[in-house]
Amino acid sequence: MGPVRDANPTARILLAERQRRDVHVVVNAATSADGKLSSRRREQIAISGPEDFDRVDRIRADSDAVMVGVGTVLADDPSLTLDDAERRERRTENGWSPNPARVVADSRARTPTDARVLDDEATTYVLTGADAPDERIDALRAAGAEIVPTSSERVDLDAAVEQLEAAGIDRLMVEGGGELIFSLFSAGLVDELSVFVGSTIIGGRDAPTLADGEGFVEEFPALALEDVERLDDGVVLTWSA
Ligand SMILES: NC(=O)C1=CN([C@@H]2O[C@H](COP(=O)(O)OP(=O)(O)OC[C@H]3O[C@@H](n4cnc5c(N)ncnc54)[C@H](OP(=O)(O)O)[C@@H]3O)[C@@H](O)[C@H]2O)C=CC1
Ligand SMILES: Nc1nc(O)c(N)c(N[C@@H]2O[C@H](COP(=O)(O)O)[C@@H](O)[C@H]2O)n1
Repeated sequence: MGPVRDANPTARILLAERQRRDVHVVVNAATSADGKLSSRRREQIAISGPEDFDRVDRIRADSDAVMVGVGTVLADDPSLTLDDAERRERRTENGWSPNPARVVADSRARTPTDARVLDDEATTYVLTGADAPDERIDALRAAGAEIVPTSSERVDLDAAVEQLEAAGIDRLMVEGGGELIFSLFSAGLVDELSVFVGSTIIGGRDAPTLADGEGFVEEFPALALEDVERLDDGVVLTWSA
């Protein structure tokens, strides 16, 4: 624990809370040099180059599940599966599923039933809130989703992570977007953050950033810088939280 975090009582409380849970949460994303995840159009932008996408694939391969918010599903329609066939084979040899499971934080069950995260490549958990319409939940179940209900209006991430842990998920990778990442920090659930910072400027006050949500105003989660690595035309920064 670094000196800044030692001096921060909030961080100590968050650490103490986190020690009660065994799920290791790794957040990984790519930002432009000015901290944006995408443009104001919220379309998928390849900020990472081939080396970084390979690093992302490696983290996915080492994870039990890969999580995004429904905003990312609606914007990007990601598959969240492994690109590298050898990594899938290695997982199978180890007795794991070929791809990690997928997790979508989706309070109102808005994930489209034809979304790629609901294909047959992996188990998909959809975390829902108290107001998710029954017909949407039924439709997602029919499309193959495992529903993880929580009792607050927006997904209660702490309760959801506990249920994921009960389902055997010990290493959870989170890819974004900014709304979900902020909430995870707010809930004290993040153990590790790695960010590929690419050499481009996206700009735009309405473009998503690494951590959006309401933002912190007084007590800011403190991180400890663990590693700095040049990759593609950018840099990967890794912190423990
Ligand atoms: N460059 C990169 O590495 C990445 C870029 N992106 C980009 O980010 C953008 C999408 O990000 P963003 O719009 O922030 O969407 P998110 O993927 O963060 O999803 C946000 C939505 O998740 C739902 N949600 C459910 N529970 C919670 C919770 N407890 N806290 C927060 N959100 C919750 C909310 O919808 P509801 O209330 O309906 O549940 C919310 O609107 C896209 O442009 C995408 O391309 C995304 C990932 C990585
Ligand atoms: N690490 C990273 N670098 C970028 O440049 C990105 N645009 C993203 N986006 C994330 O990757 C998901 C796409 O996944 P699939 O290739 O479809 O499996 C996308 O939804 C974002 O979460 N990430």
